Amino acid sequence: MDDVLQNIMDHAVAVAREAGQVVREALCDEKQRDVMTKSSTVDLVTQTDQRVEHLIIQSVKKKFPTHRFIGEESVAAGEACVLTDDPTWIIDPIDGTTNFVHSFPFVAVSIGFSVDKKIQFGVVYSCLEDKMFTARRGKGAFCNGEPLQVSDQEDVRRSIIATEFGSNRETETVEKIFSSLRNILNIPVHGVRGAGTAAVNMCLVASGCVEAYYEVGVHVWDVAAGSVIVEEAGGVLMDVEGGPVDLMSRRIVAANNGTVAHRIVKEIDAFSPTRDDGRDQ
Ligand SMILES: O=P(O)(O)O[C@H]1[C@H](O)[C@@H](O)[C@H](O)[C@@H](O)[C@@H]1O
Ligand SMILES: [Mg+2]
Ligand SMILES: [Mg+2]
Repeated sequence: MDDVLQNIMDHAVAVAREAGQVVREALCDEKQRDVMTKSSTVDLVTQTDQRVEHLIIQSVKKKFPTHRFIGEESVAAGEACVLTDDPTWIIDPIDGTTNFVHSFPFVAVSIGFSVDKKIQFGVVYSCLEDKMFTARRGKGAFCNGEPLQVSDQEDVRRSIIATEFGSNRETETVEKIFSSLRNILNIPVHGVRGAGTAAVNMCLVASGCVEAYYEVGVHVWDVAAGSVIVEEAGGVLMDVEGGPVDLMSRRIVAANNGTVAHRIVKEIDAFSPTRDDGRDQ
């Protein structure tokens, strides 16, 4: 299985690089950044998101015809979001579509691969920075081949925390997001940042630049690849109320260590969006 998995991962890296090239080229063509919307007027999608997801899935199907897929744009088009024990590719063709539309320079192709409902490897290609983040379970995390290690900071007051505002603008949700943000700023922490892509935020945790990232409202395709990259860089994952993380729950804390994670959890005003798999929270 070892060599088989490596072969699959090598394909994921190659196709992520190819997809990144398409995204870079599309940035120079306004038509390919024309905006359509999904769940809300600020949940954006472009033909490039759809084209890149199609490219990845077709390429994988040719080589691994029995594998299954959970892709952001396929789910938006009505496909089920179900994780089984079968080998499954979990794909976000453009993580940071809003950034892409505005040429804000953090845009990633994110690919996680799951077997037995466990993420086996993750590939995040931050394509405008040309940074290829990779991690295979038990084998470490890397950026362009260089090993990654989370920060060793234990004191949240000396930390940078990353988060995002998401695309839900219902008053109650916005209130909760700001309540968490206010609590965290008031700890006080050194700073709060957000790259505009969950996958890149998680890679920043893995790289040791920020101590923790949290968000409520993300989807499994935003965080599947990043989850194994964070863990393989020595970090921890948690639910926003401190329990074990569930990638379908749309709630995540990714941190350099348990001390920082638990401290952040205390300040998060948690809520429960509809799960990706439609099950009850
Ligand atoms: O929709 P994309 O750009 O794939 O993913 C983004 C989410 O939509 C947004 O809600 C979230 O805040 C952001 O972190 C994520 O990457
Ligand atoms: Mg995304
Ligand atoms: Mg996306």
